[in-house]
Amino acid sequence: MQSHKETLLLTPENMGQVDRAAAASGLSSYGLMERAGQAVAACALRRFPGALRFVILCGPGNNGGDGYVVARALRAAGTEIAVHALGEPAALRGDAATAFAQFTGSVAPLADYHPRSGDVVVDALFGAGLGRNLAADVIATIEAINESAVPVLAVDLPSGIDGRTGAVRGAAFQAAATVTFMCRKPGHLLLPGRMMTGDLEIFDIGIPERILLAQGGKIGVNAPAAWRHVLPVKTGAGHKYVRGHLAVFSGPATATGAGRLSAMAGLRAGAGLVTLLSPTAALSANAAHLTAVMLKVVNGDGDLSALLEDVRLKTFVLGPGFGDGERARRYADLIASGERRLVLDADGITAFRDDPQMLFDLFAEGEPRLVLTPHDGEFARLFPDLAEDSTLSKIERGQKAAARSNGVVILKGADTVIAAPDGRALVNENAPPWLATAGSGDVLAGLVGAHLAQGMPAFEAAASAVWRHGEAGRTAGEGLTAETLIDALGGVDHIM
Ligand SMILES: NC(=O)C1=CN([C@@H]2O[C@H](COP(=O)(O)OP(=O)(O)OC[C@H]3O[C@@H](n4cnc5c(N)ncnc54)[C@H](O)[C@@H]3O)[C@@H](O)[C@H]2O)[C@@H](O)CC1
Ligand SMILES: Nc1ncnc2c1ncn2[C@@H]1O[C@H](COP(=O)(O)OP(=O)(O)O)[C@@H](O)[C@H]1O
Ligand SMILES: [K+]
Repeated sequence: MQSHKETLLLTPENMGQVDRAAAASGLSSYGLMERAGQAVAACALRRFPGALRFVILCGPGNNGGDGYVVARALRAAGTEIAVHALGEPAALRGDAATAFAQFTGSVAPLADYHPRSGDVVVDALFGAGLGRNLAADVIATIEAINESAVPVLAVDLPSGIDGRTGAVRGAAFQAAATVTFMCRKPGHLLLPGRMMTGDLEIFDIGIPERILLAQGGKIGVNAPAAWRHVLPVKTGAGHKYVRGHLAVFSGPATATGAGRLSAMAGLRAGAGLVTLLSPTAALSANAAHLTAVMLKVVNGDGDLSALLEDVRLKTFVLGPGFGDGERARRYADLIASGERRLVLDADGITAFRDDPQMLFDLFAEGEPRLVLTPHDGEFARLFPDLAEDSTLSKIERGQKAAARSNGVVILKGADTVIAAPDGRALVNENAPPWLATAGSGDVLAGLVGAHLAQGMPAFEAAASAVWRHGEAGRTAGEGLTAETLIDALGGVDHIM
């Protein structure tokens, strides 16, 4: 799926396979380590020209090996350095042992390091190989450095961050910057790892892209390259039905705002027609606020069934402000028949909390036609076992949920994951923090609906909607409301 190393994400396991494939193709693995260490040293000199001393902390594996290369390079550059090691350097093996042998300077134990003003720490304790929680003495050292004002430059990943999940294994460095190699790892994007990484630099140490792409799985960063090829083509010949008809269910008279936000976002995002399906009691409230969005009365199953006789009506958003769980289940059931597609959000998700399998059975057949947009709380209602399993990364949670539901899952948050039943998953990175505002999720649901209505496949529709939501959030700026977010949607089209 990912065709560029810039957007590819490699897990530590993938990275191990890359290593072996690179070695099998004749590349010198020590050569890779040498380039990695030299790149980190160059970064240290460039970023910290005022450092009085570079303190390189070296671990027991190849991340430590990179550290010895950094130490040698920084000393050769004429800076003052100190090296502290975790474990006995004599126990190093392979390339790390070679790097240590080339270093020839003195090495003190890790516990002897006490941060002092003017130091810059180069963190080469653990990278991709961190496999369990850190020991108490290492945690104490990391915490002492974090509490000091000494900046940290991390090699590959801030030590303590799990590269697969982004979780903190006991403690982790708060890095000012991190230099990683070839491509990013899930731990750089998933929270809390993203917050600990600082500025991320990706350095090409010379592993051919074909090896990365061959070993890379199905996960990547959400960027236009992943879905641009299926964006609706804007042609002068198009008419409104070509651009699709989106139907959004309104809530009851006391909760009409959410549905309207979805509907207006849908229209702004390019659906040719948008109809709000409203109970009679909510009609006047809705009518007072809508112009271009059409209104239709749907009071119950009979009205909806009659409406579904129009075969052009293929795409629905159900859930924002909807309230009535029993009714939501029946409407989802009616919509599921035929080739229709459904964005199920908010109350629509909660409606199935007692029997999620009932929902999954409705959409079990064929290409994914269901898009679920849960935040963490809603996710736990449909997938309690996955939500509780702390060994899973957010990516893996999304992948398993998508496979189980035969739907596309948008697991929301600052690090939104979009996952498909076939295992593809993207991590979003463009959402500004001020996107977390009332109604922002309703706007997203409408956006997904609009992209579906225009004929995009469900996964690409979802991923492009999440990206566009983030870009619009940036454009609207701090202090945005759901309304200004909708206004900003049109302004990001040209960069998609
Ligand atoms: N993949 C590649 O192609 C390259 C990798 N390089 C470096 O190699 C690193 C990966 O090296 P390794 O696989 O040796 O892994 P690490 O150096 O991250 O750590 C592995 C070692 O730590 C031990 N360990 C794991 N968790 C521990 C814990 N909580 N407490 C104590 N010990 C623990 C392991 O048993 C193992 O000995 C990368 O992060 C990167 O820095 C670079 O040399 C460049 C090339
Ligand atoms: N810290 C954050 N940074 C960026 N985006 C966020 C953050 N927290 C939430 N979001 C995004 O804001 C939106 C909130 O949606 P949701 O939780 O459904 O709220 P609401 O129901 O109020 O609309 C989602 O798209 C989510 O991914
Ligand atoms: K590290």
